[in-house]
Amino acid sequence: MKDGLHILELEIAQRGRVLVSLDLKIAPGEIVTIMGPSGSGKSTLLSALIGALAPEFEMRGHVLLNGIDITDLSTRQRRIGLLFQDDTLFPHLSVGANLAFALPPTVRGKGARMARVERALLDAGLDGFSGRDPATLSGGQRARVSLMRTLIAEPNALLLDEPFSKLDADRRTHIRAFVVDRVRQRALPALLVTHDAEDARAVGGRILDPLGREISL
Ligand SMILES: Nc1ncnc2c1ncn2[C@@H]1O[C@H](COP(=O)(O)OP(=O)(O)OP(=O)(O)O)[C@@H](O)[C@H]1O
Repeated sequence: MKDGLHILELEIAQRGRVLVSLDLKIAPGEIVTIMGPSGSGKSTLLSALIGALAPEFEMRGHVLLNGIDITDLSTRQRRIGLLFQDDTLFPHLSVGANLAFALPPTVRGKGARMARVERALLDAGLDGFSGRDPATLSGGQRARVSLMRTLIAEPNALLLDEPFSKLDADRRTHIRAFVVDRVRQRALPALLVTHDAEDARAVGGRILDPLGREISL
C-alpha cells in the first residue's frame, strides 16, 4: 500500500522541553517543509524518523510508512533515504562505484547493476560520468550524483536535510527543481528541513515549524 509517510502524534522532548510535536501525513510525491531556526529540533526530528534518536531525548508517537508502523524498526529496515547538505560521496570510489555501492542487494548480476547505474546517470544528465573521480565534478554535478545515490537504493521516503544550502544561487534553483521533479516522478513522500525561507517557498507545499505550527511566507 503506497500511502505515504504518516507522522502520528510524534512528540520529542529533552529534559521536559518539547522540541518536536507533529501530526501529519505526507502523501506519495508530496514534499512537506519543516522550517525553524538553528537548535529548534529539525535534525532531532530527522534522527527520530530514521531510527537514530540519541538516548537524551524522550519520544512518543508513531511513524507509519506505506501503512506499516516503522517506529521500532532499525534504520536499515525503514528504507528511508536521506540527503544531506554535505555531500557524502566516497572520494576513493568513482562516480559509478558510488552509485553501485548504494544499490539494493536484490539487484543481482554485474550487468543488471551496471545498467541501473547507467540509467541513474542518464536520469541525472550525467551520461558517461561513471568512471569519473567525484573530486572532478562541479558542486551541482556532485549534488545530482548524491541524490541519485540516495534514490538508487529504492527508498520508500526521502528526507532532505538542507541539501541546497551550500550551492550558489543558480545551481540551487536548478537542483531544487531537479529534486522536486524526482520526488513527484517516483511518488515518494518527502520531508525537507531547512532554515531557509526561499527554499521552503520554492519547493511549494505545506510549511510547518517543528512544533507543527503552519508557517505562511
Ligand atoms: N545528541 C544530542 N544530545 C543532546 N542534545 C542534543 C543532541 N543533538 C542536539 N541536541 C540539542 O537538541 C536541540 C535541537 O537540536 P537540533 O540539532 O535538532 O536543531 P536544528 O534545528 O537541527 O538546528 P540546526 O539548524 O543548527 O541544525 C538543541 O538544543 C541541541 O543542543
